[in-house]
Amino acid sequence: MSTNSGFGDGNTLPLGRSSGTSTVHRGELDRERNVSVRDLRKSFGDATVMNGLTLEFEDNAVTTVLGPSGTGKSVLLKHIVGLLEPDSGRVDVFGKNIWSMNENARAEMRKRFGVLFQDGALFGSMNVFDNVAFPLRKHTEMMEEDVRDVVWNSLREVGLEAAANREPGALSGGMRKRAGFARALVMQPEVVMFDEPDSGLDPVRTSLLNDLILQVHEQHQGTYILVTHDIETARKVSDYVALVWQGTVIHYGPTAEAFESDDPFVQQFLTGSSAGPLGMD
Ligand SMILES: Nc1ncnc2c1ncn2[C@@H]1O[C@H](COP(=O)(O)OP(=O)(O)OP(=O)(O)O)[C@@H](O)[C@H]1O
Repeated sequence: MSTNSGFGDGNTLPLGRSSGTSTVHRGELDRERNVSVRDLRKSFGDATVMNGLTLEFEDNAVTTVLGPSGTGKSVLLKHIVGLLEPDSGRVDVFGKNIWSMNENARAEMRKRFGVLFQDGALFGSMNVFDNVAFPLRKHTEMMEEDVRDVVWNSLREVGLEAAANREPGALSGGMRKRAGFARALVMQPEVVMFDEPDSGLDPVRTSLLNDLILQVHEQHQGTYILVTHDIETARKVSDYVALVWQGTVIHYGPTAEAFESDDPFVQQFLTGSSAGPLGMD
């Protein structure tokens, strides 16, 4: 089992989705990252969910968190955004331990995050335009004219201009996710987290959403953290793959390396095989 939740031993690392063409140098990796999780432990009653999880997310890269159901992926995201407090260990965001801040500082920190929940988490009573405008109207002093410019840009980016006046109930699942993505982007977040963006989408819409994620990341950069069960999504959009099992990271590294790994855990998970060390528990 490989347990490299940091980086390999070489001086340079391949970067860039499965093609891996460019490199980052060791010196650049030693600085404080936007999101780092160290020895995170969390139990709910008798059930240990985070069991010493350590993971330093690479800035300006897309990292996919994969792992069997119930293994703690969503719990990890909730810790990163400060919705859950660790029993022990720490979550540092933008260089600060988020549980050494007061609630106001945590709320400020969250403004630098964009979070895309499974269903887009849109307000049912507001049309798409107002949903996307909501964070700007709530969290900034921006003039309404400027809000409108930002929202139209964001809707254009996700291809939803024509649906601006529709309410979420009148959208398809894929459109709801794109609307949620547009709303996650309007505050120009430095960290964007996606909890199963592909859930409930057919393969074509999943693929289109993946293209959109890549396109937007290419343009805006940022630390993207994506939880998914879809191996093809991981292969297509990620620079790095983290494989979580039983509350720890059992593999972390560049995407191509994960898909070429001969580690039996990694292989079994990435091929979806029933034969191998991973069982039902
Ligand atoms: N607030 C909570 N109280 C009690 N148990 C919880 C709570 N949140 C999560 N859990 C438990 O923690 C475990 C991990 O849940 P989590 O949702 O993180 O799994 P996951 O890896 O995201 O699963 P899936 O891939 O199926 O979505 C589950 O057993 C879940 O029941």
